[in-house]
Amino acid sequence: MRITVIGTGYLGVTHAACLAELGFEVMALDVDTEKVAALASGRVPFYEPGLEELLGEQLAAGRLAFTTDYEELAAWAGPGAVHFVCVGTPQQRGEYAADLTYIDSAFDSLARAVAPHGPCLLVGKSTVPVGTAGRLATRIAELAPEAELAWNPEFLREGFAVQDTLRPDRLVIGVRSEAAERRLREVYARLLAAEVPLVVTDFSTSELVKVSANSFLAVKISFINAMAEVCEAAGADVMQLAEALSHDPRIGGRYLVPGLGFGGGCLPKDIRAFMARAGELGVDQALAFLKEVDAINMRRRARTVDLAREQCDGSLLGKRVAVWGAAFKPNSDDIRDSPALNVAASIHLQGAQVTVYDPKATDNARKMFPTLTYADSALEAAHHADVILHLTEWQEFRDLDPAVVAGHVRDTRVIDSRNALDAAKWRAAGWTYRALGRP
Ligand SMILES: NC(=O)c1ccc[n+]([C@@H]2O[C@H](COP(=O)([O-])OP(=O)(O)OC[C@H]3O[C@@H](n4cnc5c(N)ncnc54)[C@H](O)[C@@H]3O)[C@@H](O)[C@H]2O)c1
Ligand SMILES: O=c1ccn([C@@H]2O[C@H](COP(=O)(O)OP(=O)(O)O[C@H]3O[C@H](CO)[C@@H](O)[C@H](O)[C@H]3O)[C@@H](O)[C@H]2O)c(=O)[nH]1
Repeated sequence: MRITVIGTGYLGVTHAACLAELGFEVMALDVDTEKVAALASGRVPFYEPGLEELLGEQLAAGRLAFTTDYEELAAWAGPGAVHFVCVGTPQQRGEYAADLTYIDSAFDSLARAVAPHGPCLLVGKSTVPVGTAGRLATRIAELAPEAELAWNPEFLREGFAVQDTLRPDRLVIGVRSEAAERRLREVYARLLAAEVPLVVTDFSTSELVKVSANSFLAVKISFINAMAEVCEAAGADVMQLAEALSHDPRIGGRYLVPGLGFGGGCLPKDIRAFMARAGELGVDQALAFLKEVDAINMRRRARTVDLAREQCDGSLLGKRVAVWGAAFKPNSDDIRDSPALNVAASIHLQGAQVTVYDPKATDNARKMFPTLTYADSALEAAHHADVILHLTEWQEFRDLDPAVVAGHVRDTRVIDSRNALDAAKWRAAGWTYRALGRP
């Protein structure tokens, strides 16, 4: 069986390389010619641990190829192929709803290209509003009557993309026929043999599983950040509170780390698109709580800016601020809706000179926020700083010796918005250590 993957972003490249690793012949396509050229030469144009090595192995084994041409891809794949669509579904500019232009265009191009090549299975992996698959199935039936659609949402986390793809918590497939289910069982045979749970359902449920999973994760993070707000007001310690909660197996400790909150290309836009879709379905009240989840999350960014101002004696004007971290989370260079850069930009707007350092995301950050200053190391960013903001919890920052850092700054003040530095160690080295939700 030949497999193709449409869209070679964070999700698509990982999916293509992992399917090749599972033994399939795979061809991946993107409309971005530079991205395709980089991938074909063995370079992943973003940072994802282990992915470039896997890509190199699969290219060398001859199991993986890249193209920008839908006709070439469809002819190569032939009848009986499985085509996965992994293109972006970002938030619409100025709206909560998802922008479906890329997914509509990708399915249109794919359906037209596969139509002359006999029966095949088209599989959506992108995160979409409930109802999208049903709408696309009608369109595909017009353009490529022998092609069938299935939906197979993806749950990988950036930073763990390869391991999450090869050893997922579960597989979810939305299908309309036993033939489509059988085909996807063949694709995932090795994972199923390893007892990965499989949920076989309809289109709508499969679409909803994805957005409800991300909503639940967002709820957990905002819950603990709401507790952090209360802890700040009451003089309590949210880290100890979270630890105590985590011992209750009904609650658990994962996604309960308080701090600057969630960002990235998924959680923020997915809960907003979910609210927009619920509105269209006439059940906006059911998801009204997600608005509060979003608001709690955004208040953590504002609180960090306020704390920085407080630490700078009430005004950021003319102050030198070191920002450690630009990616939305460690082990990634993704800066989509990055809380760290959001805070850095706000502080810059209040008149501070902001110097940002991130181990992997500096190039991306520089393109998006060219007016900020960028450093090549954490210590260079800290040079003559009035305050250091720790905004993305890379291991590199935890490993720094606060006594050494103290030799570079103007004032020994640090704000640990990720609650990830060793507070006792920094205080022992003479620093004024402040964190969100802790005394
Ligand atoms: N990033 C993740 O960790 C992750 C995890 C699970 C699900 N998802 C979902 O997967 C989808 C893709 O996310 P991503 O992070 O990989 O996005 P991305 O922006 O990194 O990649 C999307 C790719 O699609 C390409 N593309 C756009 N239109 C196209 C077309 N018509 N034909 C071919 N290629 C086209 C773009 O050039 C880009 O390379 C989204 O719906 C997202 O919500 C992402
Ligand atoms: O306790 C926590 C856990 C996470 N975060 C933040 O939450 C965001 C999201 O983190 P994570 O879930 O690890 O990253 P993503 O790669 O965005 O993955 C999420 O979004 C993907 C795209 O939909 C899904 O596939 C994944 O299952 C889902 O975890 C990041 O900004 C983290 O800093 C916290 O603030 N506290």
